[in-house]
Amino acid sequence: MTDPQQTALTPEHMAIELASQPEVWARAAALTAEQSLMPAAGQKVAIVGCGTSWFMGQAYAELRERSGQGVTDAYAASEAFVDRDYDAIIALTRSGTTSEVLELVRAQRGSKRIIGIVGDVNSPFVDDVDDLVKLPFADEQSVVQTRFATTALTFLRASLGENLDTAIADAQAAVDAPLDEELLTAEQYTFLGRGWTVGLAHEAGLKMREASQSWTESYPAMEYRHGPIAIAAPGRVTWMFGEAPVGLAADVARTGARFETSSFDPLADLVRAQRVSLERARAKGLNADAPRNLTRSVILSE
Ligand SMILES: O=P(O)(O)OC[C@H]1O[C@](O)(CO)[C@@H](O)[C@@H]1O
Repeated sequence: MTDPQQTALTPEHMAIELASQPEVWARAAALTAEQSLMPAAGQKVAIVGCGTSWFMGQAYAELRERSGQGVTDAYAASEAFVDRDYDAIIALTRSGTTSEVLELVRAQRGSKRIIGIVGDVNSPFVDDVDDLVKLPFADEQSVVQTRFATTALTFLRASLGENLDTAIADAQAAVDAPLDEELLTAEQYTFLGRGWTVGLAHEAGLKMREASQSWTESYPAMEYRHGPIAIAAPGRVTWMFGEAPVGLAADVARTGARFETSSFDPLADLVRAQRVSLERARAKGLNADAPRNLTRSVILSE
């Protein structure tokens, strides 16, 4: 029987939003006035969000701290130690209605500078922050986030002084690249990252679960051989975002699993994982825009 939740939305917003990423990233990378709202170098920063937004925060935290701009910690909004001596909190939310994010910013307002990054500029969140970066051109109709998350991270990378031209060109190549049958039909996927790409690995795993109900796992790459490699087997995929640690590809090959990686900017490689999620949803007859048990914004009551 067809699940009404799975057929409620047409057309396929995820497909359209996913394919628009190169163009939308370019817009975000050009927001120089908004970049100046971000915390100054040397400031101690916490970035918070839920689900996808938390994982983008993890990527940013690593990039900012590693670039020498100051201590930067990423937290799930529900588990955030923001009472520490942070100079600023960055709250990342597409909807601006996610309950844990709203609770956190309302509790912290007045004690620390709060910078919001939001997709829905009509949400209540916009009045709860001190400074606001608006990304309405990246907002989405699909419940499953693709371009808002990656566009926010593109904006954050640009704010750290990164040139995103290669990432944007790679994203277009990732949108256009053929995906082979073996990659689309694997039994299981483990996503790995190092440094800032650990957040991308967690996001790829979440995307695949949300959109296509697939079995996925995700880890920092150096943790993988401390147990999780036991899952690797023929017909399964181990997917590394960015440069792999020495010996990892050979260790995975010995298990019979496919070792997947690319020379694309890792954020562009995430676009390929989004496409695999979409194709697997299609193959299972699922509407990727409307995942089982998930809403566009998760609003929890006490
Ligand atoms: O960015 P927002 O709107 O706070 O929402 C985050 C939510 O988005 C999702 O990607 C889809 O609902 C979930 O990961 C998460 O609960």
